[in-house]
Amino acid sequence: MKLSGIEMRRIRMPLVAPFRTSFGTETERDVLLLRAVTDEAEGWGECVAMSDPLYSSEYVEAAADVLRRYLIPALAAVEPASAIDVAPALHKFKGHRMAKAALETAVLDAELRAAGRSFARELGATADRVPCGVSVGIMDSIPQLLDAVDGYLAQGYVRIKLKIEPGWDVEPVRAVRERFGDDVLLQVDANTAYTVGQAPLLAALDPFGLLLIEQPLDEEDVLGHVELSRRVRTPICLDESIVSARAAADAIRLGACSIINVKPGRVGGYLEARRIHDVCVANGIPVWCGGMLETGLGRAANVALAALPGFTLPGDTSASDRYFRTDVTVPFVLENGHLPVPSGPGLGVEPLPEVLAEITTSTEWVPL
Ligand SMILES: CC(=O)N[C@@H](Cc1ccc2ccccc2c1)C(=O)O
Ligand SMILES: [Mg+2]
Repeated sequence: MKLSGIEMRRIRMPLVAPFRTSFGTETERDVLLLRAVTDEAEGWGECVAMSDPLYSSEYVEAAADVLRRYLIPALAAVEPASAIDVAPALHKFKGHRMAKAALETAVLDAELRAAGRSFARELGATADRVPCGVSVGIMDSIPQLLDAVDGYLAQGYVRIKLKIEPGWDVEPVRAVRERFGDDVLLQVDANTAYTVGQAPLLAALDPFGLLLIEQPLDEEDVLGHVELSRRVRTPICLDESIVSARAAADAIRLGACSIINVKPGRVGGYLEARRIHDVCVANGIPVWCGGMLETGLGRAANVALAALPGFTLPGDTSASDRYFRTDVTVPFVLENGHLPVPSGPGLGVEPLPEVLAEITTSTEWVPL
């Protein structure tokens, strides 16, 4: 397969409602899409970086710059015959895992479309549909939160995740339990908002039978999570801390977490995400597929990943309309709480030309 260049395209997609977390409030996505053009097929990759470096150090303008200045030119040097050649070619550049993930995904999509193989088959999926959870933001009031949760349960979501922060944690969890009962699968995500000194605040969540508490402490405070797991009964799940299979193995070995949220963009791509899955399965650690408010392109790949056998907990692989009124692909629609795994070549989906044209804010061709 000969790669002739990468089109970098920025699209703007308004969110159906503001999405508030402990690190800020989002009202729209400014997404960087990559289109890999080869002599055999084209492939798409979606960079999950936010507009600002609030979830991690990456942000979309930096991703575009590092791709243009370093990552795409590095591929010119190696003439990647396959997606497995991409990460080694980019290894010398530190970090920028979301940018690297988008590039590897675009090359992998082109390679798989040319071969007529799906992401699901390539990654080792064993299911043709996946159960879906939903991530619910911090709200202005408890009644507003309960209305949102009511709506998502009515749509069929099989698991509810509540964003929390100090001052919005026990009360919303108690309210959801009181209104919807003990059988609803319920978990929380702090996005690093607590300190290990606030362990009592988090231990106050123990009576509510949560599946997990996600990333309560700073992403670099791995030993803090070890200490926290001794003071809180609810299982600890890591997200921002797990940037590679090595980080996953270390966190498991140290006892910093008993569940891991796998996000391909955070770890440098779907091939590394599969390695994390394999490490976790080998250690008896359940994984689930996290979300970064992806368009249907990233969503398609995430659903394929979520169909691997170690993904035993519902992920944040929500339907398109959780975030967007109009998705850039044919929308993913929840069916009995599940999303179907795309079975076509590569991602199995592609941008709808008229939607893509309407939401594009810039395009840039970077030849190899
Ligand atoms: C679904 C979910 O909760 N995702 C992230 C947080 C998050 C929140 C808001 C975002 C806005 C733009 C891009 C990525 C974002 C990621 C998480 O699990 O921690
Ligand atoms: Mg998270």
